[in-house]
Amino acid sequence: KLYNTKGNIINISPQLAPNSPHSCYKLEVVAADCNSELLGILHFSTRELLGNRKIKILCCCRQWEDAEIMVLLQVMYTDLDFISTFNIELDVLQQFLYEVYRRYNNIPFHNFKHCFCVTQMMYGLIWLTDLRSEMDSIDLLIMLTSAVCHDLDHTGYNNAYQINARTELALRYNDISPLENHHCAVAFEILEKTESNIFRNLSTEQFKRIREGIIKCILATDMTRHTEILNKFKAILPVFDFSDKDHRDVLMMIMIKVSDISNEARPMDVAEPWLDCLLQEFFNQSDMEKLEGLPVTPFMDRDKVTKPSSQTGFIRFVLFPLFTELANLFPCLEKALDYYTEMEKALEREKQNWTQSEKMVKPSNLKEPEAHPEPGGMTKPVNL
Ligand SMILES: Nc1nc2c(ncn2[C@@H]2O[C@@H]3COP(=O)(O)O[C@H]3[C@H]2O)c(=O)[nH]1
Ligand SMILES: [Zn+2]
Repeated sequence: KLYNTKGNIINISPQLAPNSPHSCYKLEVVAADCNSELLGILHFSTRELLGNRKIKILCCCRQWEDAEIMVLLQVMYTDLDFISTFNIELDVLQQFLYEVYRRYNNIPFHNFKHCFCVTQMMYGLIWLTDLRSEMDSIDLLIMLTSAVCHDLDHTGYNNAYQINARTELALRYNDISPLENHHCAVAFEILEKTESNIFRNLSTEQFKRIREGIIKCILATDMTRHTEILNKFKAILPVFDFSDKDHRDVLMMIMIKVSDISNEARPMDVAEPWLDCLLQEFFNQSDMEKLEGLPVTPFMDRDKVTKPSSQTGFIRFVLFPLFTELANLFPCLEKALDYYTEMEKALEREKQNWTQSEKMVKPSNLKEPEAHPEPGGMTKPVNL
């Protein structure tokens, strides 16, 4: 149930059918109580409301209260039939989501709203690719729950920092994906408690399979494994077989990776504030690295990175190739791919404009910013 700011209940019936790469689902408002306040909260446009009354929830979750986000996450579990299929009690699901919410930190980027965005993208992709006809409910439950839990208790400092600063996490996990191991361990800590264990009515065998799947998915979000996982996917693509567990496992890893880095697939007015948050977190880290005399992560250095330099390389070398491969498996994603292609062209134009204006204002002895996150945190010159 959703409430408007006056405390009135708004009945919303979920409707499936994502219809673009950046709208995950539509909701139909069935209550008469749609006043302008509600429109404000939900970001509805009046035209959409007065039209066929099918409302597209925009991907911007910044206006949403955390409690509303928890309701939306709950709707996703209901909508994918997990509640009935796995006999999940609503209060347990709510408790689970609340614990998840509590274990995300109040940091610029890797916070609860990021968790929601990634989960929303996963949910949207599941419908968009009609994955329900190819994979069983357990796999889908693994994918959605992994998205929900994938950055639990992120501190805002990446693995390179953890390792260089010899943090407790790096020590505990011997420098092997310290953060992702931690996110996953926190997830299972939450699931250890009966009152928040959404899998408590499953058999031991089912739980085992889910645990294995979630661990695989969350560990796959470590970007130092990007090339390894992408190459695995490319290798099996020509013979991809949904009945082969190994193939499904790789696809699940690709799906969570795509969801994790898909902010740029959202409308510009949504994507850009997210980039600001990411850069803020990056800059905080590099400031700390400088302060502590640790190696400074180049793509996080406020003296080297600009918004365009950060995004052009990331989209071209990381996001685009990943999405292209996924679209090879799901031709229905081609439309979305066109969207990225257009974005690439726009970026190229933007970069040219930017370089020209830089030339006009920049003294010639200043070097071009060259840093951007590469898989594994390496940097590569942007060659446009
Ligand atoms: N430059 C850039 N990096 C991103 C973007 N989205 C995600 N990333 C990076 O990809 C990483 C995925 O894993 P993390 O969440 O640990 O940290 C994320 C960022 O470092 C983006 O839009 N731009
Ligand atoms: Zn993430």
